[in-house]
Amino acid sequence: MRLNSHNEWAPLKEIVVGSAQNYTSHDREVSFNLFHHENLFRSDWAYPRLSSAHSPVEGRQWRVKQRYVDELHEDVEDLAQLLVSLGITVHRPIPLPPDAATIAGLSWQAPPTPALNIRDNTLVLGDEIIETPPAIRSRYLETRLLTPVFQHYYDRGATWTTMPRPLLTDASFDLSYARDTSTTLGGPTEPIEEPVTSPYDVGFEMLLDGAQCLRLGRDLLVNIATDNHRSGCDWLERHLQGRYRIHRIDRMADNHIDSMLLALRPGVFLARHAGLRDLLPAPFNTWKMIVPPEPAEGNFPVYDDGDLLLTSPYIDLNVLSIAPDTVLVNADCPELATTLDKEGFTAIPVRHRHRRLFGGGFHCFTLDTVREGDLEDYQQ
Ligand SMILES: NC(=[NH2+])NCCC[C@H](N)C(=O)O
Repeated sequence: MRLNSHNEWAPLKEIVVGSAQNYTSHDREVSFNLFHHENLFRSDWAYPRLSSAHSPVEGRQWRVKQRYVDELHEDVEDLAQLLVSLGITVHRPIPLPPDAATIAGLSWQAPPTPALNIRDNTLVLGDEIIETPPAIRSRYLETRLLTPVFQHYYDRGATWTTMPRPLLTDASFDLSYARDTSTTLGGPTEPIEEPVTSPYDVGFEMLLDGAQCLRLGRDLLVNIATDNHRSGCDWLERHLQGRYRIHRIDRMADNHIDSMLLALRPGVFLARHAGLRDLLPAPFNTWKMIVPPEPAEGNFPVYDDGDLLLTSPYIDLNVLSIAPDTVLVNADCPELATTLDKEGFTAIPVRHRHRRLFGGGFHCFTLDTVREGDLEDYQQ
């Protein structure tokens, strides 16, 4: 079918499910540490204690235990199978081979990450694929693993756009959010490294992830926490002029908003807390907000100090809607399923054990490419 996805809830026909294959380590350098700063350094949320004697670091590489790598892979493959069994066409990225060569920019080198959290670096708007500029060096070529999928839709008439590619030197990043302790949700934090100068410095660059945008038909809510995001959003606004209305949301999150706020159908959000309403523009600030109970500690595997946690305990809010009344929910988060059931949704429980270790839930590691319906205006 042709690429056609305008929102987060319409009946799902086709989707891309990310690949976890060979996601064996995290590359602990400045772009990674900065992106995940809130989670890594808010020490009352995060393992490992950074002073841990058990740190599994070899050079910059932070190895993930093989058992978790295998279990993640199993859960992602099961999700893909489940979607197929529901009659949905599932596309997959090229799996990262075990011996993938190091990638490089003009001032850096990094081991590549598999195309797992594919929501992050691509934005699908109607019949257009927009590859957004990667903010983490090891993820620089991640969307290339999606080339066959994008080519498939391009061949069927989709527009395929790539936002300007950043240089990603140390000086590319606006550090103000990470350094502003009032924005780090109150926990104790650690400083991030000083930028090292490079001949390729061009100042702050445009960086904006697809997962910072919530698609509500003609309206897009875009989370802005830094100057990098602001200029990425300027590009998007100019590119989409006359087609979409962009609403900038000031610091709802450090970057991605899909464990903060998701739209389940027109008029209904799933929200981390009711206070998010104050950040929303009219008329979306009058939509109903379903706020699930606080996540229970027992919902998560018990990790060691050596296991790096990349998400908050709110990650299970990151559900995937397959229809306006049907939502895939983490099987380990029964209170969320109960909340949704009570609100009249069908919550399908799906296993995903290590969502805190690999930075994403069901919404993050999928990219819906075909949903029913046309571009609608929910302001009318
Ligand atoms: N698209 C994504 N990768 N979203 C994940 C967001 C996770 C969020 N930073 C949290 O810690 O809860």
